[in-house]
Amino acid sequence: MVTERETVIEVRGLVNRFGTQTVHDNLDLDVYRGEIIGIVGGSGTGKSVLLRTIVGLVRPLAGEVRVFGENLLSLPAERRSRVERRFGVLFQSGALFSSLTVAENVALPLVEHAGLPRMDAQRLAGVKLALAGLPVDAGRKPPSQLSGGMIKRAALARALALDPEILFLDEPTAGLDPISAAAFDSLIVTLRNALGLTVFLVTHDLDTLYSTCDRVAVLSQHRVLAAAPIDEVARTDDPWVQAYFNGPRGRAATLAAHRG
Ligand SMILES: Nc1ncnc2c1ncn2[C@@H]1O[C@H](COP(=O)(O)OP(=O)(O)OP(=O)(O)O)[C@@H](O)[C@H]1O
Repeated sequence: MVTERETVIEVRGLVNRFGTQTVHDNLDLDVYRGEIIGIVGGSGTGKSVLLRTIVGLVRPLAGEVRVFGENLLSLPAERRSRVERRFGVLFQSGALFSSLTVAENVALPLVEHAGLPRMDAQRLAGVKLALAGLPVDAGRKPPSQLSGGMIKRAALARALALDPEILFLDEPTAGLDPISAAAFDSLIVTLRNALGLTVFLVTHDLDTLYSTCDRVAVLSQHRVLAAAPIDEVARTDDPWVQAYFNGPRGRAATLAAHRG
């Protein structure tokens, strides 16, 4: 039996330019409900710009982006905000407010977007922090007192605050030691399996790709060169893909994945 895959993100003919620099040129991509898709490509190929365009932070020069069938940039504010509540974003820096405690950071979207009373939002924030694997006392601290790995988890808790259907992660394991990175990877898979999330994951981390992703999309020459399961993508006849997947690090990650 062939089951239809539901497309939750549809990118068609995307063009992004900054001054004379072309970042995307006629880029197409589909993301399916429930999958973890890894976005890879050399530095500066436009992975973060693609993420930011999909979530409506960058207005493209041309092309169309639909999330849950809706073009965010053409929606009136109230309808746009309803769609925005259906996804959560973890930015590269974590982007937590330093003047708030970790729990207050997580509670903020619950107060501002879901309209919860502050006490209820704080209580729910504790649940989200636990879901992201943080101890109870972490919620009472300011972000400056957390380790890099804990900041990522706190930012993840905030991205999960409104029970999103899609989770956008921009290099979530960058700067983490290998053990913390592996723990974060397995948390993402557990959350996807438990909550049925769709995960759009920008990463350079080969171990993350092998251990979490159902499909990998390679950005090269301003578009998506290939989007397929990792073993298939690794066979693509392209110099960057070959250097990345079949260089020493790529081979080590493949071996580790096939051993595990
Ligand atoms: N707001 C902006 N104004 C001008 N140029 C920008 C802007 N945002 C991104 N760029 C440029 O667009 C290109 C793509 O940036 P992007 O951050 O998407 O790359 P990336 O693939 O995520 O890179 P990395 O892997 O190094 O994080 C870069 O050359 C960057 O300098």
